[in-house]
Amino acid sequence: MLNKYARAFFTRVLTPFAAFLIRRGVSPDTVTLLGTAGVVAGALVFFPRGEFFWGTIVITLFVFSDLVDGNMARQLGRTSRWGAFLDSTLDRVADGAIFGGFALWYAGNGNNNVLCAVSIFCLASGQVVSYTKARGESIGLPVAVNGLVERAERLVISLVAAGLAGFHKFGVPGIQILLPIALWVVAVGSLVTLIQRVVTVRRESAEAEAAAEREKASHGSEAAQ
Ligand SMILES: CCCCCCCC/C=C\CCCCCCCC(=O)OC[C@H](COP(=O)(O)O[C@@H]1[C@H](O)[C@H](OP(=O)(O)O)[C@@H](O)[C@H](O)[C@H]1O)OC(=O)CCCCCCC/C=C\CCCCCCCC
Ligand SMILES: Nc1ccn([C@@H]2O[C@H](COP(=O)(O)O)[C@@H](O)[C@H]2O)c(=O)n1
Ligand SMILES: [Mg+2]
Ligand SMILES: [Mg+2]
Repeated sequence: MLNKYARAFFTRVLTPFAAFLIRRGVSPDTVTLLGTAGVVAGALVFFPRGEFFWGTIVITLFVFSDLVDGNMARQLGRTSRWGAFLDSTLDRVADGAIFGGFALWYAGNGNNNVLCAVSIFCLASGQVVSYTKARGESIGLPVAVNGLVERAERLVISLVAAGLAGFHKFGVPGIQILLPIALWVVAVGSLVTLIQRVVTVRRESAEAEAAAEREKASHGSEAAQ
């Protein structure tokens, strides 16, 4: 949903910044790499120590690079298969660090095995959700579904909650409950999305096999005439 409705807005807002980076001779791949490095550092330095406010600020500063890199490539007329591969692969690295950071907190001083398991579930299910689309497309299917909770939703829900939960350290009572709620929402939403995508791939696969059978049968009858 965010990918559909918010992308146009962020494209407008970030286009001048992408143009500025191009003028400074920065390449889209550099933005992809530095953005991921910033997200990974923010997540793994701050989240395992329970510093959710500062972790979220650092991650937010870098995560928008994922919208800037493609924007730069399009302005340059240099979108490439390599760029698409690098972008998607490093998305998985960044997501692993964010949910891994939550899991490390709950496994350590956060001291909550259930929330550690929920964080690991968010990490794994998010990766599998993305894989279903990549694998489906690689076997020639359209995978014409996005589902309830795509990457943008996973990030916005968990980062907004983590950022607000971080105010607990500044004396706001009770607000830290937002992070567990968000993790449960992302976990359930990712499971629903996974089911939506698997069901779509199964239907599209059956339709493709049936179309191939019909094609074979029509060629067979043409040959017999
Ligand atoms: C004062 C402090 C208060 C603290 C409160 C917290 C405030 C900050 C909190 C959160 C900000 C989070 C922003 C998250 C932005 C996410 C942007 C992003 O990277 O989206 C990526 C997404 C997908 O891009 P791609 O097409 O490159 O990736 C594809 C995707 O990964 C597919 O995965 P799948 O969906 O299938 O699982 C892969 O299959 C595919 O391979 C891959 O290519 O981009 C979008 O969806 C575009 C829309 C982005 C919408 C962003 C909305 C941001 C909303 C709120 C921002 C609030 C900012 C506040 C800043 C405050 C700073 C102090
Ligand atoms: N280093 C890069 C990064 C991205 N691309 C191209 O942009 C597409 C992704 O667009 P986003 O707005 O989601 O970043 C990607 O599929 C590539 O075509 C690139 O060429 N080089
Ligand atoms: Mg990108
Ligand atoms: Mg990306």
